[in-house]
Amino acid sequence: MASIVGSSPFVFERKGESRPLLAFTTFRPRKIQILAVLNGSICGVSLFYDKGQLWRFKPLRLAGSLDGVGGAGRGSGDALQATIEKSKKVLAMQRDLLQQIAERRKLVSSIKSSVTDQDQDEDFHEQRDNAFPNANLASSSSDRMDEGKNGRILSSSHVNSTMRHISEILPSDEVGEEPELHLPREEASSNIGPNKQLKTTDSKAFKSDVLPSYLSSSSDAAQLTVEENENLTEGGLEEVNDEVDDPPIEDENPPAPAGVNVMNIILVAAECAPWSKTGGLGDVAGSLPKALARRGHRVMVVAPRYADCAEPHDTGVRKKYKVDGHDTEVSYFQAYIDGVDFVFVDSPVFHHMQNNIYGGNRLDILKRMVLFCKAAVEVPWHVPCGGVCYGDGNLVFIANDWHTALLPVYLKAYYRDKGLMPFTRSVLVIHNIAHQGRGPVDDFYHADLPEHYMDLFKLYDPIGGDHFNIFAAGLKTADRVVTVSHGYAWELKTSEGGWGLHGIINESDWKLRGIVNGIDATDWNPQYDVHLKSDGYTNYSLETLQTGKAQCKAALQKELGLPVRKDVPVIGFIGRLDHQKGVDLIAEAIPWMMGQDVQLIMLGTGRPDLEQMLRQFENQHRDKVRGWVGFSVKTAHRITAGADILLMPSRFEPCGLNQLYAMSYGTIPVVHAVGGLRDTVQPFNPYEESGLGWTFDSADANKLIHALGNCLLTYRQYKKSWEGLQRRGMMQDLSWDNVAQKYEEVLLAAKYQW
Ligand SMILES: Nc1ncnc2c1ncn2[C@@H]1O[C@H](COP(=O)(O)OP(=O)(O)O[C@H]2O[C@H](CO)[C@@H](O)[C@H](O)[C@H]2O)[C@@H](O)[C@H]1O
Repeated sequence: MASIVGSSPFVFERKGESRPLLAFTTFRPRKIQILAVLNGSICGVSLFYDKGQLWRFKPLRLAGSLDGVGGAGRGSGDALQATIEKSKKVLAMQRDLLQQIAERRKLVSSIKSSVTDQDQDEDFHEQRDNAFPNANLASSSSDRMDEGKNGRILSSSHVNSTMRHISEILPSDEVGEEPELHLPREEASSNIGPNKQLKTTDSKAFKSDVLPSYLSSSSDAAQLTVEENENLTEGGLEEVNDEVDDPPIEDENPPAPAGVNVMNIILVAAECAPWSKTGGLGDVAGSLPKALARRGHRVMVVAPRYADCAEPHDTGVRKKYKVDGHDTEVSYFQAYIDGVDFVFVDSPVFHHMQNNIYGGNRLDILKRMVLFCKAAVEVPWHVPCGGVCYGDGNLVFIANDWHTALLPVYLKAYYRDKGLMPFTRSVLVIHNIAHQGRGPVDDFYHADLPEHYMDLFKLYDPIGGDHFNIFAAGLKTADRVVTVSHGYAWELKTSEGGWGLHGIINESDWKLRGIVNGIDATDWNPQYDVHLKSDGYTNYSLETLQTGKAQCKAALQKELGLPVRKDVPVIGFIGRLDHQKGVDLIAEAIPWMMGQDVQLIMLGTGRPDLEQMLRQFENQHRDKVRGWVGFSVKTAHRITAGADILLMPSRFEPCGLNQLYAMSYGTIPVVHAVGGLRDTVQPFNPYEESGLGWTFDSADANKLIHALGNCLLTYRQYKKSWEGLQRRGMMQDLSWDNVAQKYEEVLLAAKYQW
């Protein structure tokens, strides 16, 4: 008995009955085994399913019983039969329920069709799908499972919700007593994730979150499971899935935890805040995983260890990987923070690179990333977190940008092609397509891959001819691709926005989804911001906006040596100084700006000529301009809080985080309407008092001046409108929690993709 139950992730009891034990022994992508002890004997079923449908049910022959004698006896066979009978009753009731839901669905779709014109952009079909994820309820099963084409998946919250409905309409004697859970602590940590350990104290929450819905919400888990099986050939389960998709109350609730969809997730990135950051990727790698962990997943981040830092400890694990024919040893450091395992790959090649992460020559960085990706893909095998390795089942990697685009390729070439890691998937996130890991074709040999992989990397470029392109190979190999806004997802498919990869992206359209980034609600929150606690700054909220923000503005002016004046609008810019961020457009607009009564504060590093330009602005206009050349997280926070306006004239912007931070601090964005900026900054409409900022529609200094002019006019003359803009910006829910739910949908789609 111990050997049977010992392997099971879930064990629960039913009190006061002659069937004291049910063990959910295996839960694999296509097979579930359930053992029940009925009248002292062990009986069991294997449920086989594919593409979301149960299609075969097989009684298990078992060589054990509670008292250790014989196999599944006659008594248990009878009991199983009785269970099947009972299940049929449940099915009948379930059908009634489905009818009711169908009625509601019609009502909901008619409401939806009347509001669809509120959807921002017809082109961004996925955005619509997010708002009404289950609009196409009548789709066939094959449509439903073809998630790449329509971006839909069956969310656990919907299943759970339906199961709640089912239990509501079941007579109490059918519902029966809720089974109690006994989850072995060790198994919870290895199979479910760190968050779940906490939930074992709350068995109810645990049941609904962790058990498959058909086990968690029904009166008798076995009943419902068997019942589903009975209808496999009739498409019974399919009908259930179709109908449960869209309970109208769902939209009002916060995202439900992942429930049955809990996965092991490993996000791999070249930078991760707060340990390493050159830009937005670091922010995302530091925040998204925490939100995924809050949804119940077991989540790890893998990043290079650039510097010695306090939290991570040496795990003692040492491995060697070949880079350019040489064995290179890495060690792994680990820290568990906010529900996430942060694992750092340590090697001398990463040391002291925190301020120069992408520095060195082309081959230096290529070799660093080869080593990093080779080491990262094996982390789930070698690095125990909380004593237990993640393992490669139920695992999805999230790779980010070209630096880690080799990971999906290694996963395929080294493992999946050889029948290893068969249940591991990879998702590649595009934060910026402009950087691709390009080089001459011969760079391929540094990647250490079989010759036939060459074609994945080889790309023809009208300027450079055939070349080696890491992003191209990653995009082709990853199971799913995400980019960081809907607008950018669209732009990537154009020849202007795809930077030579638009052909591949168009071919991969079925697996591409745009998901707008979130912001870290603790780090970037004026109420808690640690950088606003000294030097005259202050934390503030919606309630204390006017006084708090005014105090931050005065503190910023004072700190930077600008005249401390309440009435002068302070315009901020924060970002990498390069072509993308449109700093040259600001330069063109400077003469006009300096003719206005404004203060301009710019913070950035990057191209030396642009850095020089910043210094020059300051020297020429000392009473109005500060050009801070450098990377200072503290100053970035303080500008965001103290400025009235944030300028983002980016030529292209996949998502952009600074405008999101600005809005949540009551700072009004003036942006070029591209990519994520267009998605997130709805233009101010003075007639309706709606919108969040000002936008201009081409990367042209005159357009910037026009938009900024209107913004300044409103600041000076329409105080109420200004305050309305601030308040609307601050009241948005920009948190990662909503975003994480969308990522989860993509990860799930990858998981069930074969
Ligand atoms: N000199 C400086 N000192 C201190 N902090 C500084 C700084 N310069 C920039 N930062 C910070 O770096 C981050 C930059 O965020 P962006 O979204 O603008 O990033 P970036 O273009 O690097 O990232 C890419 O990835 C992100 C994440 O997906 C996308 O939002 C974006 O569009 C895409 O170009 C912000 O946190 C900002 O405050």
